[in-house]
Amino acid sequence: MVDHHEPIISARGLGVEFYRSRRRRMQLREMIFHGRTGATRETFWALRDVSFDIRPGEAVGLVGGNGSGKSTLLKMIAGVLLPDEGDVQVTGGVAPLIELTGGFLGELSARDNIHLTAGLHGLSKAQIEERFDEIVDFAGPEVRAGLDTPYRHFSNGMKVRLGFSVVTTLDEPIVLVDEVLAVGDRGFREKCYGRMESLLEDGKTLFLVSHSEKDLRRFSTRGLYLRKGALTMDGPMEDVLERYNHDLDADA
Ligand SMILES: Nc1ncnc2c1ncn2[C@@H]1O[C@H](COP(=O)(O)OP(=O)(O)OP(=O)(O)O)[C@@H](O)[C@H]1O
Repeated sequence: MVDHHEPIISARGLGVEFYRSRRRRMQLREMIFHGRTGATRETFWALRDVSFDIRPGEAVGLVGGNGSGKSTLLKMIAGVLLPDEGDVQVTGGVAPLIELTGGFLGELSARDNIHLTAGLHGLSKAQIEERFDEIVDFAGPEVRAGLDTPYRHFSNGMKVRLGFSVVTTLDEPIVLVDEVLAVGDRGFREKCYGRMESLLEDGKTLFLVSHSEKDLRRFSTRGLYLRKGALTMDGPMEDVLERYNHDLDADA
């Protein structure tokens, strides 16, 4: 039984620090006395001091300019990146579509990738067999025709079709979708919208990263606004978009 009062995702003081390599001109003295290579490494915080609680069934949209830390935050929720500061507790399985590749392996065929991913997310062989055709049907005829080709030969659109289809067929309670809807063609996008609506009806927790206000309004009631790695606002989607647009106009 899902407890709707306890958070399913809880982030406290999250911080991620990355290296930014910067080449600079070497001083002759450094070359002679220190043998340096000329590359210095400085760090920056891609996210800092980010705290929030998400309850089961919430539909959250992540808003923010390029490089503001949205994908980094999703990677921490998915558990593929560890924070350097703070802590994130996730009390439920996560189905992430956070990179074009969807975590699929390029050398394996699409067919093997479906089996592998579904198996890693806890579906039994029988369940995978049962859902296989539905997954491929949803992904479309181009994907069906390429089922036995290595995944790396897929076009970006085909990768997203397959990734979205697999990820939304898993039984995980949390679904992360990072800016992938923009890659599919219009026909596929419409199908994705329908699928996302049924995920929400099923009570799943949805995190959506998008630069499309229309998509954010349609699929999220709550907005988190990241600005240069800081959580600047957490509130109703409509208010968050208003603030984000206000800041964009002010920065222009
Ligand atoms: N592995 C990494 N090493 C170094 N820097 C990184 C790494 N991953 C991300 N970054 C940097 O961290 C910052 C935040 O990146 P992130 O991808 O989270 O932004 P975003 O908000 O998703 O942006 P966009 O809207 O452009 O997709 C950027 O400056 C990015 O260059």
